[in-house]
Amino acid sequence: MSAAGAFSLDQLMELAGLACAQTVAKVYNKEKYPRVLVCCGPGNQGGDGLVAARHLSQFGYAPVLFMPKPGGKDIYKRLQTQCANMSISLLPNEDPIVSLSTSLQSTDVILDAIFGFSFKPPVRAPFDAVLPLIAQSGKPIVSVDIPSGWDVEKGKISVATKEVSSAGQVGGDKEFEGLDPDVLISLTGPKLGVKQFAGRHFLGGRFVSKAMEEKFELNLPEYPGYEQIVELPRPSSL
Ligand SMILES: NC(=O)C1=CN([C@@H]2O[C@H](COP(=O)(O)OP(=O)(O)OC[C@H]3O[C@@H](n4cnc5c(N)ncnc54)[C@H](O)[C@@H]3O)[C@@H](O)[C@H]2O)[C@H](O)CC1
Repeated sequence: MSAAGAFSLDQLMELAGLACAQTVAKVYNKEKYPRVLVCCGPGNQGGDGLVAARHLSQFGYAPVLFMPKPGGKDIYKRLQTQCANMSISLLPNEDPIVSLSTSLQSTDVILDAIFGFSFKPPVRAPFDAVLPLIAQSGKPIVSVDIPSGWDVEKGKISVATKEVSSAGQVGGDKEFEGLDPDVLISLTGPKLGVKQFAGRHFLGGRFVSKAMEEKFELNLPEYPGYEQIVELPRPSSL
């Protein structure tokens, strides 16, 4: 049994996505940063992004979804339908890189829900152009669980991607070391690969019971009051 115990995937994802939305709201207020581009990968992390988009919309933000390779699982499809029913905008996928480059210009903050702990290089298309385009946008980035393109255990690694112009024209090969987010929201517990992450770091996924925490020796910090997130100290102050 995992540290998350007997919760269903739907429940875990709901709590994870809520924690992601709360992290965005904690750091980037909706008056100054209303437009959140929620970039979703094809796995469960993409599902976290869909849940986060729904909560951000309820919080009064204007989320826009970017899903260049929507996941095939039933849960993913249900979450997509919920977002569509709430009229959350979705970028067109005919030419995802051009859509992304256009949207980035009018985005205030990016929620990176592309790859989580199951990411394995090499980066496949279209993400080999998506990741560098997001990185070079200069917009604030909040990453979920592990910055996209990082290895869950080794952290920053060099991966092969593509050159992309700001207009979305894809060129030759380029080495890339993953996204460099301003904020990270780790789920359940921080992964080995983010030990030295130097930005603002939050923990979310308040679904671990005391018994599970002790069994897996997780030593998690106390969540304040009724919040779904808790900010962690930066590595230099440890
Ligand atoms: N208990 C928890 O901590 C919870 C975490 N959650 C989130 O789920 C992810 C892990 O989900 P998983 O489905 O295992 O994997 P990913 O989302 O990381 O992505 C898998 C997906 O991506 C494709 N892929 C992998 N590598 C590449 C690549 N190099 N190029 C292109 N595509 C790639 C792969 O084919 C799959 O389709 C975790 O990090 C948390 O964010 C849950 O929400 C529940 C609770």
